[in-house]
Amino acid sequence: MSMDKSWLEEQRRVDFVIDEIGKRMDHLQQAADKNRTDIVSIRKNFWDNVTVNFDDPLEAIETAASIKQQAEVLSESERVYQHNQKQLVALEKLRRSPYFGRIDFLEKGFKKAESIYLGVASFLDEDQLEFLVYDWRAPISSIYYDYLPGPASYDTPGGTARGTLELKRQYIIRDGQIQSLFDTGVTIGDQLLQEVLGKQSDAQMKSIVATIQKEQNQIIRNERSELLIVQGSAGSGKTSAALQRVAYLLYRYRGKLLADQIVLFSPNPMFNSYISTVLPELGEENMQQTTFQEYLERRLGSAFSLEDPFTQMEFVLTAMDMPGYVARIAGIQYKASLDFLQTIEDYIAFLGKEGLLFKEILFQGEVLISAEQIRKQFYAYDTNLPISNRMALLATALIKQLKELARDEAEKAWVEDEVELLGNEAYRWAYKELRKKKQYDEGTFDDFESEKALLSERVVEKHFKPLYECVKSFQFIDAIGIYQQLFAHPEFVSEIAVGAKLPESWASICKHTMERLAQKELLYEDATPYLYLKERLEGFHTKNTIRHVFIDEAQDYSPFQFAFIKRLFPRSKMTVLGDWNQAIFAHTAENSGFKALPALFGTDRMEQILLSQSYRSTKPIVEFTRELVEGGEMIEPFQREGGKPTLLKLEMMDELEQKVVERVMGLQSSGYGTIAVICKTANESLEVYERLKSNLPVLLVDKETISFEKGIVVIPAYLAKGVEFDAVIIYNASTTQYSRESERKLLYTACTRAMHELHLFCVGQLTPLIPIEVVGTLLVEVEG
Ligand SMILES: Nc1ncnc2c1ncn2[C@@H]1O[C@H](COP(=O)(O)OP(=O)(O)OP(=O)(O)O)[C@@H](O)[C@H]1O
Repeated sequence: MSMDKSWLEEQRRVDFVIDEIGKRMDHLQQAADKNRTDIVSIRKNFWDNVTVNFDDPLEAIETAASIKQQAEVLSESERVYQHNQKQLVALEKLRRSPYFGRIDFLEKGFKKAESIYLGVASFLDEDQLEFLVYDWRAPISSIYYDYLPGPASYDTPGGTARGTLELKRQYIIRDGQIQSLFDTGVTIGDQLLQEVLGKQSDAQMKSIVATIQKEQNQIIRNERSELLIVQGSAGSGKTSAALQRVAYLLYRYRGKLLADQIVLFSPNPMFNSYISTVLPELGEENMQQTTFQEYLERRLGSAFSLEDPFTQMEFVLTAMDMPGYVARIAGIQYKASLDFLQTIEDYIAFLGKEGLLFKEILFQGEVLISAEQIRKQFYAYDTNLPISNRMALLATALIKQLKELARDEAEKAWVEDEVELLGNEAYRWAYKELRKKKQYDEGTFDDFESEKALLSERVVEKHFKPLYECVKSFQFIDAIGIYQQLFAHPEFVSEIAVGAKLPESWASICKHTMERLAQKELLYEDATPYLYLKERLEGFHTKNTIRHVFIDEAQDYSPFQFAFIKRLFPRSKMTVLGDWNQAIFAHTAENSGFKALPALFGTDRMEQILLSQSYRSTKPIVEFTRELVEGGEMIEPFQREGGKPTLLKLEMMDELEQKVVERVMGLQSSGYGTIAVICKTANESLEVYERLKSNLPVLLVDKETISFEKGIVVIPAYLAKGVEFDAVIIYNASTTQYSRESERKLLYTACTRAMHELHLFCVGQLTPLIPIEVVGTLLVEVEG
């Protein structure tokens, strides 16, 4: 658009708003300066304003009250200061780019349309009467996302407001200057989106508030659903929608919902770093971010060597020829299922009557309370009570019993020896304690005996403390033994649970599981079932303060894991986002938890939203990648042009390295900042990295990588989940690498990471997962 009249008018308004923001900032800065001086002064003179007197109890109480009051004054000043600082940061952002959109909305019954300017935060004029900028999350702002010019409406607390959208304008404003300005007509697509998507990727994900699409807006502003399921193709903006939804919820429920009452489960730690700047960029605090594995590790501690999902993935991809492979795959799939969950529930019902295993409580190598005693005590409780309630009663009884045993222990010689070795300080303490208890009769012979008795008690308490802790944390339950018992004899499950659904290979699953548990290895597929069983026995450690749970890459979770998560967050709404075309884990091959969600959670207050438009990649890339998966014809590319993906077939492995180096260099000279060489496995990635590193400044990404960096990376496909690159090179798309049906989704996930360019290399025969007719969508390069 040329520098026409409306552009100049718009720039004038931008200047005016920036000016107002500047004034407000000056004001706030002055207040902040004064505030800071006050804080320094309160801190310096803290004790001057406090009357300190501990002479008698009454004075001491007054002193405490005076200290408290002074501390409150200080903390209030600090709170105001921090609030001002936050506002200053937000205003500084607004000053650089005060808004990105404008809608002129003529509400029914009104004569004149109102111009609404949308930005990342609201900004009112000096009199606090007129909104110079509306927060993008304000109710009226939704018109911007939901409508093209024409009839429009939005929900207000008082009902629906209807009218006509007369103008929809989008801006790019940098450092106070309008760089671009587009009017969205009924027929013109989203030009701003075109511009944004054409840019290069970054090491950090960006917010999309200026260009949120209608169907994404439905996800972001959804308030009704207890369970919101989003199935979206690769690059359709699921993660983006999830993050803007967090920002929306924090705005909508300001004062009621805090960022740490929201949890986002993400696929790996690197992804956490990739998305960590989006919310701060929107002026909000980050929610809690974790991976399911991190949660398992925290809860399971160090009793086992706990396998992570990526090691499991490596096994699935590389160990086909190893003995036990088939049994393990069958085990992975069964242990992911709701049938196995039912088997565990049946087992728990059985354990309510018999079969629980306990560990004896030992002290200094001797049995204080035997496992048999504990077992008897447990089964003496009313069998109608749930196991976890009986366990709680048992723990209380055991503590009581230990206290009694501690009294006997205090009489023993080792205690006397230890007491004698105690220093003066311990005796002074005992003296004071006895005085407090008024048991001290100065000068009598018994006083020394009383001191010794008290010190003996203290010595024993110190040694018994770990025992109390063990009991309180239910370590007297032999949880692993109980889990093992389930697999010890293949016929056991059928005996305790008539009609239990077991897979054909159950016997080999049992054998394999027993072998691994005997080596103190807890495989990834066993971790959740084991923890579930343990929690059901001890009482679930539920997270009651969490109000919203987001699960990204939800296709990677098994039905069993979802059942677990449901129990873990009983008071939380759930937003679950995934793409079953990217379900690459063996447990999700036939049994993705994502698809089982409605059955698991019930369909009341559940909503499902489908995102079919793919924004990440250019049209030619999407046209190729969607051919790789079933139902791919539903995936719509965004109209962004680019070169066709290429395929270079080579005869010899030796040539591959050289060709990849040349391609990467070419991509670099085209100005691409993030280039990924995607391999199938971690081993292949390591080998490729070793080969490339002398010619290129490459970084290797493995499961330990915690931050996403710009540059050239070598990465296994499953770790590239959720992230994106300007250009992607598939290192070797040959039959040897990708031939099994189960590898289809892996290849699809890898290819869909590309924003602007995708290049496939292949030594020998091309993978059959790319059918011959699909090769036609590629630019096949001829070597040399
Ligand atoms: N409305 C939008 N405006 C601007 N960019 C968008 C929009 N929606 C998505 N994008 C961009 O498209 C890319 C893909 O988005 P995102 O990572 O959220 O998709 P996803 O569905 O989670 O992808 P995947 O499942 O493949 O990991 C990102 O670069 C994101 O910024």
